Amino acid sequence: MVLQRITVLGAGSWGTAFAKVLADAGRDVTVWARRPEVAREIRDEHVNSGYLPGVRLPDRLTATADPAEALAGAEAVVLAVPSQSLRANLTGWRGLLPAGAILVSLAKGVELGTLKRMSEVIAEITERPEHEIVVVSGPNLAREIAQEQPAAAVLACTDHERAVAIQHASAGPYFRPYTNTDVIGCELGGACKNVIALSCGMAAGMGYGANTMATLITRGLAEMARLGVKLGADPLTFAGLAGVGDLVATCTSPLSRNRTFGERLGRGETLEQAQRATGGQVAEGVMSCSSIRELARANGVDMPLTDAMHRVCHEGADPAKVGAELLGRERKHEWS
Ligand SMILES: NC(=O)C1=CN([C@@H]2O[C@H](COP(=O)(O)OP(=O)(O)OC[C@H]3O[C@@H](n4cnc5c(N)ncnc54)[C@H](OP(=O)(O)O)[C@@H]3O)[C@@H](O)[C@H]2O)C=CC1
Ligand SMILES: O=C(CO)COP(=O)(O)O
Repeated sequence: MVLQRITVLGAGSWGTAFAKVLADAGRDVTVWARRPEVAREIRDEHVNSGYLPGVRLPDRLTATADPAEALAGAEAVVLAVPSQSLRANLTGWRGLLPAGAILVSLAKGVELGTLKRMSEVIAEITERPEHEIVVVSGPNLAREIAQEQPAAAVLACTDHERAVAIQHASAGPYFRPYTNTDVIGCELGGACKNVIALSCGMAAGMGYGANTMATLITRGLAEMARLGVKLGADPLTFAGLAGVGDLVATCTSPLSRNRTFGERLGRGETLEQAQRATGGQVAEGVMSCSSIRELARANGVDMPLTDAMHRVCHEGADPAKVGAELLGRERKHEWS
């Protein structure tokens, strides 16, 4: 399967950076931007100054604010809008999706209310089987990739051929995609690490150092793997790019919006203050801490860090008090 014409729906940081990856790999790429001025800037000036200032976009990448124009003739369609808006956006685009186009999900979240992973939402709205959907995950901070810093990603699809098609379409000198068939593990890894990154940011905001970060990353990995295995994921996935890889990148980088958001909360800012400072960019963990907590509870899985982040973000709990409660939990074996 050789793909040439690819559409990216969403012109935020990762949508634009992934469009650049595809164009640099030789694909003809059209980006849909919600705001016409963003589409015009990408198309005419080859920049997206709001999301990726200073990055020149390839000439073969174009953009439009008209979804019908963006989708005409697409052989693959990359969905690059925030998780909680995917259902509404996709419902509007459903009738425009070319038959047979591979659907690719960049979003890292779990839907509030339905508790569905993004590929489940896509399958439901488009009435396509899940094996037609490829999930992109891994340590992929958009700005670094847009600057062509080397990185690897994982492309997960139960149909290996479709994952390989996207692998061929995106592989290049600075982007190395691996395939995987564990969609559940890759999606849960991507969603859960945002919540753990919030906790790491919060700890940093409270002045804590490397031991605390390593503890949160490791115990975060333990709780996401517990949930994943309960829901049918391969435990090995959490040792890979979509697990520990993405956790390390997101929990330690000042470029991460989730980590930065948590840092603000740790310094004493309210949720509203932190949201204003994030300037409209999405910190998925703020919503996903609630949906993942619900998912864990529904499946009898213990996720104390996720629960703690929900309480800080949505119940007004004090980060210091929540931290003390985590340390005071009943003592147990590392793997129980
Ligand atoms: N940024 C990154 O480094 C990475 C992000 N991801 C994931 O990719 C997904 C997309 O992220 P990213 O591109 O970074 O997001 P951004 O916040 O940077 O951009 C979101 C994009 O979606 C558009 N959009 C369309 N509908 C909505 C809506 N209802 N509400 C908000 N925005 C909307 C925005 O338009 P407008 O500009 O008009 O608001 C914007 O183009 C997320 O799930 C994220 O977790 C995954 C890997 C890396
Ligand atoms: O998913 C990401 C890196 O892999 C991006 O993380 P943030 O959304 O926290 O910036």
